[in-house]
Amino acid sequence: MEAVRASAAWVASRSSHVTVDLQEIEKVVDKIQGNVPKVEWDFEGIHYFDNGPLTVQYLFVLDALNFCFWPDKDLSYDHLASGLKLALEKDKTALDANRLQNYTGPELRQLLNWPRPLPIEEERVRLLHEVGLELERSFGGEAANLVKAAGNSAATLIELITRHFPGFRDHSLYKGHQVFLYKRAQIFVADLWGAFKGQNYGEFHDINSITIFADYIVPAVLRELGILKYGSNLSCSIDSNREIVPGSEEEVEIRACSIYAVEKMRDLISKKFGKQLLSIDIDLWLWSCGVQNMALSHHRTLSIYY
Ligand SMILES: Nc1nc2c(c(CN[C@H]3C=C[C@H](O)[C@@H]3O)cn2[C@@H]2O[C@H](COP(=O)(O)O)[C@@H](O)[C@H]2O)c(=O)[nH]1
Repeated sequence: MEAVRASAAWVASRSSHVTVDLQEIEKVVDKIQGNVPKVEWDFEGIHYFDNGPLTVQYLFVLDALNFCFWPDKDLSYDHLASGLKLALEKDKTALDANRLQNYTGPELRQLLNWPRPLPIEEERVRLLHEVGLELERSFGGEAANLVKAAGNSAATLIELITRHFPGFRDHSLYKGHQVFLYKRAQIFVADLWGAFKGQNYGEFHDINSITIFADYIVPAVLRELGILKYGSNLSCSIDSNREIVPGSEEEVEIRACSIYAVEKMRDLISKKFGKQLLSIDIDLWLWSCGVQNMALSHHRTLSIYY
């Protein structure tokens, strides 16, 4: 996504709370000799997959709700992915567009087999309704039709998603400029690509245009690697689990600098080792390292975007 890449670079060039350390990027690239460890999509074995349109519906609903797990220390992305999978296996109509429009908070909890209110539950329910309503209105109720309408272009699919579904418009303002981060829209494309192995609903001729998905795990891994450096106030807030205000300079810098740093890493691997990597592959490697490191402290922002 050119808009994501360009606005992330714009923020990184003016950033004051977060710095991208280019020398550390070079050290990491040299250490791995340009070979990013290959991590299989669904390495956890938690996602629904039947090689057809229901998988697309599942992934779209999954990514509509793929945000903010940390306020409940026992909840993680795995619960969402496997909860929706089990729900679909029990009832193939559970994610039909007309059903999505009617879920209540307690019903969503029941669907996910989660015993207490989910973080920002009212927003999760509202976003489910939005997805159901717009799928029905513009795409015959099926996320598969949304994907078909993009004609195998990742950039077009992201444009369609953000045009039709306001909940996916992951924008921010930074020093008066609009910054595009599009975490959940991009991750949906990556999930299609990974699940369908670049075929069928997962075939995109411009998959290399996707950046990493600026969540709260990847920045923490980049910081641990020494690639992102935080100023002392920000470091202190993160290490003491103080919340970072959504839309604050700190929050936008953390997310944008993460995107920028990985794009720099990708460029350097290409220049030094002649390898053309996808940001998606670097993301999955970094993210999988992050979720396996329980001691990692990450920034905490209440947000529907990630
Ligand atoms: N950058 C990036 N962020 C990702 C994912 C994924 C899952 N991707 C699936 C695709 C294939 C794999 O097999 C994965 O299962 C979730 N997240 C984010 O992490 C956070 C959740 O963390 P915790 O609270 O510890 O569960 C939350 O912001 C969530 O939105 C990713 O791939 N990249």
